[in-house]
Amino acid sequence: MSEDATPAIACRNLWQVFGPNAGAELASALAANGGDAAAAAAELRDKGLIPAVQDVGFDVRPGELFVIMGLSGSGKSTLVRGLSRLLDVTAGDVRIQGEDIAAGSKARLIELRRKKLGMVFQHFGLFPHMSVLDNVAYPLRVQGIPRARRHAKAREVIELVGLGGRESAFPRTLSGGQRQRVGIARSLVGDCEVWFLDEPFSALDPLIRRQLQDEFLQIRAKLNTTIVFITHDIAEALKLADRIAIMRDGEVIQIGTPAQIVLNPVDSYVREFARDVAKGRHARVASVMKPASGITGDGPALREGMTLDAALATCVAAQAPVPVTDGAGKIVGQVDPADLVSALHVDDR
Ligand SMILES: Nc1ncnc2c1ncn2[C@@H]1O[C@H](COP(=O)(O)OP(=O)(O)OP(=O)(O)O)[C@@H](O)[C@H]1O
Repeated sequence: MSEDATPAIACRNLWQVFGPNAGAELASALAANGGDAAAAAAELRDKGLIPAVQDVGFDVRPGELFVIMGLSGSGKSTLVRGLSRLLDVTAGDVRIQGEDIAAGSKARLIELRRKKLGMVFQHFGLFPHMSVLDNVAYPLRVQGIPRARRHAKAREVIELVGLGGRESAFPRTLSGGQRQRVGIARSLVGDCEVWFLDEPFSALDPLIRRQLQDEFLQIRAKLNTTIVFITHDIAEALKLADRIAIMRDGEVIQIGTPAQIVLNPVDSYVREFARDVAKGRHARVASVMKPASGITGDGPALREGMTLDAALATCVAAQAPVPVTDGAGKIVGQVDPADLVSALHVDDR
């Protein structure tokens, strides 16, 4: 993607304050504090209001998988509801593919939701009396798409999420992981361009969760969708994200690639998240190396015997595979920085 492409999502100075007269209270707190967001938020809290999202701004690039991570209550869900306009934010600007979503009519918003935005939540919200096929096809039915066409499309996405053959099953006969796959298929059936997922795997046991994360990455590779994914699980964030935004008490306190977050945590809060992630001191580059495929020796290079931590530090800025050399300087393989990060932070949990 070129740097100057219109962001898939752009938000600026976004605030969501819960409490009476939130808009007026926010404006007066900002004015009283010379525009200082942290001071204004503190004042609002003192008055008993809840600044759930506090002066948040970032761009999500087209096709990016952007993870929002933070502890329970840090404001992740509220932020995503603001981005998708499931709620009208107290202040700030949100643009989806350049379009100001607060400025549009209700009809335009409904159209956006149907045609561009997909959503998946932790609780699957399936219709118990409908089969898998009808659940998945439901958004197309709402759009008035004829039965044969909507079923054909639904079968396609059911296949994509690995549920082929279960089309006529009812939700109660499915496992939690299977139900979540149905939820994912349903949100994909409309060919959304911007896909919001709010803790979609949190209710699942760890093994199924990891399996779904792997499948999710495979699905993602087949789509051309921008994804905003919420989680409170650092391992999940590091495994999935192109970039991670870390939230604390309504604020986004750091945005970076998984490697940047792990190597350069902005403060002790972020460091704490990455604390129990320590395989890197022991495992060696050879464990994540793939055969060299035409890679040259320009730029940074790793050595086979390096620890994963040292390797990560060497290729923190690398966007492409990095060559691995033996003691004599001969290229013996290559390492994809993404594999390095995921080996470090997921496989040993
Ligand atoms: N409708 C509401 N009215 C009042 N306060 C709310 C409302 N919705 C959320 N909050 C508050 O806003 C803050 C952020 O909540 P939010 O649900 O966005 O956090 P979260 O990071 O998504 O948490 P979790 O991981 O537990 O879902 C919390 O203090 C919450 O109590």
